[in-house]
Amino acid sequence: EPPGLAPPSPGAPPQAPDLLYADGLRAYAAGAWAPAVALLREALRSRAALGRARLDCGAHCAAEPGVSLPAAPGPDSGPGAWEPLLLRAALRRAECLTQCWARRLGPGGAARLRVGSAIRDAFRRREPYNYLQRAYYQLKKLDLAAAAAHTFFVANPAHLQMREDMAKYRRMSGVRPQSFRDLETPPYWAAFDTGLEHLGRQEAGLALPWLEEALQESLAQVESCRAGCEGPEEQEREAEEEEGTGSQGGLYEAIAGHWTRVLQCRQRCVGDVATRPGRSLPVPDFFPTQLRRLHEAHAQVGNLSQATENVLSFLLFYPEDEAAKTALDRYQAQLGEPRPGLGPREDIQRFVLRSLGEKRQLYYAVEHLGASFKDPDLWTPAAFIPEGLREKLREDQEKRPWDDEPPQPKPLTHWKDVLLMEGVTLTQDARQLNGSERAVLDGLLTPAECGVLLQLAKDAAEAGARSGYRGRRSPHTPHERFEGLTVLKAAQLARAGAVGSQGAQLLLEVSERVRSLTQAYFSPDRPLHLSFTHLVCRSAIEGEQAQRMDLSHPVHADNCVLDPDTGECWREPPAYTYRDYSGLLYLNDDFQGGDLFFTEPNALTVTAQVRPRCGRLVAFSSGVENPHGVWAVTRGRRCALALWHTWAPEHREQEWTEAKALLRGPEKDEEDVASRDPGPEPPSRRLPRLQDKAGKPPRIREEL
Ligand SMILES: O=C(O)CCC(=O)C(=O)O
Ligand SMILES: [Fe+3]
Repeated sequence: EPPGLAPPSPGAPPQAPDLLYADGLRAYAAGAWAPAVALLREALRSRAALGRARLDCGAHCAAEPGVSLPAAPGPDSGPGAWEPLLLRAALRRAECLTQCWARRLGPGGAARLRVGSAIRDAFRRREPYNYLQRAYYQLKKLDLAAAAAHTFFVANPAHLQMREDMAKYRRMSGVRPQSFRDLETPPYWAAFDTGLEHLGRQEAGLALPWLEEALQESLAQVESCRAGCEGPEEQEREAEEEEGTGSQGGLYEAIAGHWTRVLQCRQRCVGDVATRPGRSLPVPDFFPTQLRRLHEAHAQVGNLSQATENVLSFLLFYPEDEAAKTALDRYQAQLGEPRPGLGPREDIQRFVLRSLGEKRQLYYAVEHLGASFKDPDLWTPAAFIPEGLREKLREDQEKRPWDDEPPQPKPLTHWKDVLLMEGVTLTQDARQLNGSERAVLDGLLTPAECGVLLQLAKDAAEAGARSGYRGRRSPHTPHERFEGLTVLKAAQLARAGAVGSQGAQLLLEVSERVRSLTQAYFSPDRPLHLSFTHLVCRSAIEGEQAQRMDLSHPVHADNCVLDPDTGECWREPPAYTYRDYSGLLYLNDDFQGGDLFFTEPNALTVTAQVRPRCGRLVAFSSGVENPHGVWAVTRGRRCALALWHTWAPEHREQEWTEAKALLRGPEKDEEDVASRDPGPEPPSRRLPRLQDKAGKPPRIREEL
């Protein structure tokens, strides 16, 4: 390890984040993984330290006596007397800030540590974590690699490469579910979600501490975002955006322009704080909503004075809200004698008054100075908005898309972790599917994994054809061909070299993935075992599709014999009575027809329908509550992994264990998965163009 690359001693003022980042990327590009990790981590640490220093110094200098405006004008009172007072105060504040920065970050702190906008965006997108995960991976620190990968993925859920990498990490033996943790998301989101989950389960008492924490922490986050608005970078950025406007004026025009930009930036903070990582839109009315939940929860557990404080705080945002006014009356009536000390929360009162003051100035600048302002709030009183703007703003707000509230609370707490870990989403629950135990989950497979399994099915079918076994007609319809492949057959074919072993291996892994999800979702307290796993493709036979009336798979239940006339289902042979849950994991959608559908037990009335696609799992209990069938496949080939799970260990699929043993072979052991696996791909080695905004290329640090 080159000597200069050791992380600086603790307590030493941090180096500029962008220099550290540039050095980190250079080390990364050279394959020097350990220095790359040290530098990238230091870059993250330095950026955080910078934010904290800005927050602390801002607060410190605002509070410093004598720095704020002296109360009374001096002897030179008269027209314009405020001018020297204002400017003197500004000078004093600037001095205080410079000194504070120097104390915290060394001489010239603020200037030395300014961060260019390209790098700021890279940090916002969590890019350092993409490099970190790969470097950790190379160092065989799989737990940290998975955490870095997860952290990046949370903010970039559409990043395909990382999706595939995540799938690889999940398969590695050194990675545990707990490894997938988010190192960046501020904890108020978790508190907020936990609070909502408790509310969803009618547990107001348990929800309260979480909701309170979420509110306080998200308010604190607003403060630290606002502190960033006074930095040099913010001005630089705003000036870039509004190039040419406003910068030509004299002293007061310049001050006004600068001040307007600070206010615009501060007002944007609420939207930033209300936006979940990886989402582009904020949760609407984030703060009023939290207050509403708080007052309702307090009222439910009988904390009437706190309910009153919170509803009064809500009313600061929406003074005319009928429901809130009614609730207030109710709380006051229940409280009995009037409580003089009872008012809105202080934190909210300060927040609202300050925001209104800023809006007033901004709208003034809009009307009279040609400034622009996109009000992020829905609650701004109409009286604050210049007449000419009101109509337009109302229209915009009606059209404005919002991030929806987080999905309804899941029935299980650890279910959320499973989802997060797998990058899987719950697309439809039982209610949306008009049933009791049904779910559609997406994202179980990456496109590449679907490709591998489709190839496996194809290779297996061709191997079958070579040995004289033509894809036979479907047992369910004369208009389709039907090929099935079990895990054991796949392993044997792989062993014989007829199909790739990667596909056979993946088949096993994926079936386990489905099993663990199904168990977590439907049967968290009782283990489920795979009882049968089958890769099935159904292909339309060309020229036999006109006016087809039949189904690809007639309506049936998976563990009983359905009698549509009576709606009864006999749980006896020849039905596979030990099947408890069914899963269908789809691999493709490039065919016609072939949707899965659920019916009433009369086998006629369709209650829900699901279009197959790569990585989509339909999971449901196997009994009479879930009669289902498949519409005719009229063109192309439809492939799916069908799996059945059982509670009965004696019906556990023996073939699965045999296939696993066959594939592992005698020579390979679990430990070297990481070295055999091709591993996550590195993020592009192309260095970001650091010099773009800074004006000159990053210098190589002399001390190296
Ligand atoms: O492939 C499908 O979508 C359903 C198949 C099915 O229900 C079965 O094999 O029991
Ligand atoms: Fe079925």
